[in-house]
Amino acid sequence: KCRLIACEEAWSIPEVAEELRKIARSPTQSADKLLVGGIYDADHDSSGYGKMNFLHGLKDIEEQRLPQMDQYGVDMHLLTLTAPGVQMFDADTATDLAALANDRMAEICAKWPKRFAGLGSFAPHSPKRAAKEVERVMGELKLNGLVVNGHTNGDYFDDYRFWPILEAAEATGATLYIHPRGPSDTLKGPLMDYAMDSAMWAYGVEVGTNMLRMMAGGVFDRFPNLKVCVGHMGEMIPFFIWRINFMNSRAQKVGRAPKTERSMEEYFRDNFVFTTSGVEDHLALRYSIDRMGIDNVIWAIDYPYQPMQPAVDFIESFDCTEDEMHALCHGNAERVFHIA
Ligand SMILES: COc1cc(C(=O)O)cc(C(=O)O)c1
Ligand SMILES: [Mn+2]
Repeated sequence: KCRLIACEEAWSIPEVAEELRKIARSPTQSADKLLVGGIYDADHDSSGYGKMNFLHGLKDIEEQRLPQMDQYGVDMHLLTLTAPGVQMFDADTATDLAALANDRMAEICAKWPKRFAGLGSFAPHSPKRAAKEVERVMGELKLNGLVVNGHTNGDYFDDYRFWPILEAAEATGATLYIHPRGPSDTLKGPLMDYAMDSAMWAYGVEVGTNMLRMMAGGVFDRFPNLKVCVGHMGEMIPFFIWRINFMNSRAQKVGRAPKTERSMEEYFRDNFVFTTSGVEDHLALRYSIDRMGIDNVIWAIDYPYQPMQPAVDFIESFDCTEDEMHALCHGNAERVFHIA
């Protein structure tokens, strides 16, 4: 029996949920409002999210999460403060609530050290205080890495303003999980119809855009040891990496893209790992392993947005070698997220 560590497991706390409920009733035009309204203000829901009752699953540890983990043989959840995290709040509220969520997460990991590990949050729009929180998360709180949900006020991580955070992540050996959120105001346009605004399509576009801006913008020349994790089978990048590499190198040759020390494919292979969260497709998994290397692929459920049992069945029925199974189910996670 393989140790099973699921690595994109969503969680929240009542104080964050309450602030998101206020956001749901605010005049914001953010693409996240649909989802935030459905999950955190369900009695005023127009999106249909209210009917999926995600909120209980997010806040719960002992009533359903742990019993299901026992029932399906999931040894550990790596917890993340669910999207959009604290990034829709003003910088002070965001800074305070990130610290509160990190404290609560550390308590859960201390209470069940073999069952829970966690990724700490921060407020990107207060970069200096965020860098301090990164040090607290990886030092005093002994958490297992960091999570952020895509853009902050429409800016992405190629923007120098965020680099003190990336510097602290690299210095503390914290892997930064870049989780999706709804597309920024300048990206959202035609993505807002047919339920394309989130998990079906825009989430992949939003994170993929962030990843490419970081790779092409030279982030990994400045921070060569920074490690980034993304979910959802690499947010479509593994499939497209040949074309991305070809077109970026051509653009660099003609001066349309800045020169970088390594190629896009090398940055993706050297500085990224990715999880299978929400993509329970054996062919996509086999391609990703063969194309990007077994050390870069990590199993995840995406609970409570994905049900637990199908995700366990998906990985346990995957046709692979024993070494590959151990790498996917716990070996890579133990290395990347410093899990004992
Ligand atoms: C933050 O809210 C989420 C909703 C869903 C969904 O299935 O509707 C999926 C994810 C996700 O893929 O992480 C996140
Ligand atoms: Mn997720």
